[in-house]
Amino acid sequence: MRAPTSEISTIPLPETYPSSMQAFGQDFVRYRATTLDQSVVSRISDMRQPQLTYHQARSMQRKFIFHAGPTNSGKTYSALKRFREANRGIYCAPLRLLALEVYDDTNNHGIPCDLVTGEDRKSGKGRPDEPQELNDSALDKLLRLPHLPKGDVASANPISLMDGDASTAAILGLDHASPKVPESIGLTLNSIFSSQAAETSSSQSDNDGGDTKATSSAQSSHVACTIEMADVDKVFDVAVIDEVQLIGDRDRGWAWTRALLGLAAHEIHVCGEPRALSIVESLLKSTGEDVQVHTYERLTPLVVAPHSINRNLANLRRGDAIIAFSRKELFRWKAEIERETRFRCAIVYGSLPPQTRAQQARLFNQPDSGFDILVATDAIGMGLNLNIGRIIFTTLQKFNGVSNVTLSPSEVRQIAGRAGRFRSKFPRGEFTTFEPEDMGILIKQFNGPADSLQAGLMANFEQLEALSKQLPGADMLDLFTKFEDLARLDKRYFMCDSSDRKEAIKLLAPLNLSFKDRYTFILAPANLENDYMRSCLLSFATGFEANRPITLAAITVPSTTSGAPSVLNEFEQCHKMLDLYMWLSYRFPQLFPDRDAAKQLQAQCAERIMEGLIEETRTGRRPKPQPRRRY
Ligand SMILES: Nc1ncnc2c1ncn2[C@@H]1O[C@H](COP(=O)(O)OP(=O)(O)OP(=O)(O)O)[C@@H](O)[C@H]1O
Repeated sequence: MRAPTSEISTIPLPETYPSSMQAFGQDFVRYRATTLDQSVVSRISDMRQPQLTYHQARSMQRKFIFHAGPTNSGKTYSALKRFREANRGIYCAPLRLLALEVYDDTNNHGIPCDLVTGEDRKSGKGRPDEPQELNDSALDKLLRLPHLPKGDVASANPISLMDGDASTAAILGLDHASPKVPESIGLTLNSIFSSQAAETSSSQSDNDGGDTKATSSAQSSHVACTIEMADVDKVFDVAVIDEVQLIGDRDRGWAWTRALLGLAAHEIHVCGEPRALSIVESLLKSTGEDVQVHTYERLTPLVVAPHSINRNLANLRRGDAIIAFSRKELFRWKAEIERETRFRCAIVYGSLPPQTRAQQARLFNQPDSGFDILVATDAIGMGLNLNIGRIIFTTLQKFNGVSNVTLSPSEVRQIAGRAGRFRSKFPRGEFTTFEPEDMGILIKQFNGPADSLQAGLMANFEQLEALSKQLPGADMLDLFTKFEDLARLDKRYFMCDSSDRKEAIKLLAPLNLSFKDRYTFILAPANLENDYMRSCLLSFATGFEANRPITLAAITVPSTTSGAPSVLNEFEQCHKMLDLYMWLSYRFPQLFPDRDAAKQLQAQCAERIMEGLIEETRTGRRPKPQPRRRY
């Protein structure tokens, strides 16, 4: 251990230290560390052997079965059969919707199965007080409603009196500019907080340090969870890791790496695209475990159509799915198709609540619903059972956050593969483009080579906390940045993008939170590119800092239905705010006590959205035709 001194300008480092460690020596002066120990820092940031973190898994010899095949080839079906046969099983899903589907299906087989996602926990036996989601019979009732007269829906709807984000904030009593300004319409953030300080301080919360440990209070033999929530401390007989190619996902890849290396199950079934096999085998070499490979062929044929749609909506037919990559484009396509053809459109996009996506899928699948065309983003690529006969790409370009890029071969195959589901009314799937000139690119990408994969990693709480002890003056942003600079990885791994977390750190910087609580808040699910969600996260954290319970008693969801996209957007945002609330309620139950109310409000939001989407079609609100924009 070295004594600090402000006179030191560079710290002599052993020659074997990597250059990043040399740079770290310079920072020593800046932080005036008192306890810096280079060898400790070097150890903390050594990510070359992440498998050593998982003691429970390392004490076992696990058996791996990799189910490799294209979409719709029965990989998950086979893995789930073993999951259900096991005495104790865990299914790790890429999406909440898939976790929910397996939860329902397993319980329907008479096997008690819990659901564990970041925002929700359900016991296998079901809870009588659970809010009812819009089910099939409610859906039927909605479809049977008489044709409503056209009207000025916007003016009838209290929340659409204001623009976009601002009006949502108003319904929810949240103020954008400052979470502490309560004035505008009576419902304010301060009225959401109860006036009494909480009896229990935040340090007594059940915060799991923002770690991903599944803390299900329920105790069924089986659990269906989202991959981030996989419990690596508990021993299972069978585990299933679905869509393992997402191990290479820029943001979430770390969760698949963690599950693969850390799940303590005697038998682990890994389902995914064949391109993930080599990285899986390579990671398991480091644990000394072998992989059996089962390869699958598609259960139904998938073929490229001989022609494009030739820009002519008259060429559409029942069971077509139109693919575009923005919400705005989807609504434009829906309006245009409903105006120019006899078809009505179901719609699926990422910001719809999961249950609404599932309901829209049911609407489309139901033969007599009248909703015979689906307009969708690539959100249909996973987690929905859809009776699609033909996929039509309106564009092969997608915005990646920086610029428009051509869809990768894997993306094209994942989306195209949704056509012709096994045992659906379309025993053969087809795919094509809207524009004739896109056909060549489509075929090229569909047949293109798969990109190789690396496995994602992320700095965990323990590593950052240990680093903070070495750098006492550093704030959390410094720690994240420093950790990434110093991290040593081998070529199989990459560090996942932490820009969202860094953005959250900056947003919450003025608040006085403990290290652990701050870390938890920065992991909370909030898209900070959205001003409203920024405001919500800041508001919740501000209430938390003041140790005042944040209740939802003052919030009401308007009953007026509108299919106007801007109004739907407000309900969607409201739903997301409640997701954030639920997520926090599982980590800080004393200060976010209204979990049941949040569930009820979410169910109401989802219902309004579903009604609005159907209303949109029924009332024939038809925006003026606009020139088609290509992305
Ligand atoms: N042997 C089978 N008997 C009955 N249904 C099956 C069988 N195999 C698969 N299916 C059904 O076929 C559909 C596709 O199967 P599954 O979801 O397992 O495919 P997958 O290869 O995992 O595809 P994806 O990667 O797209 O999820 C599902 O609806 C599944 O229930």
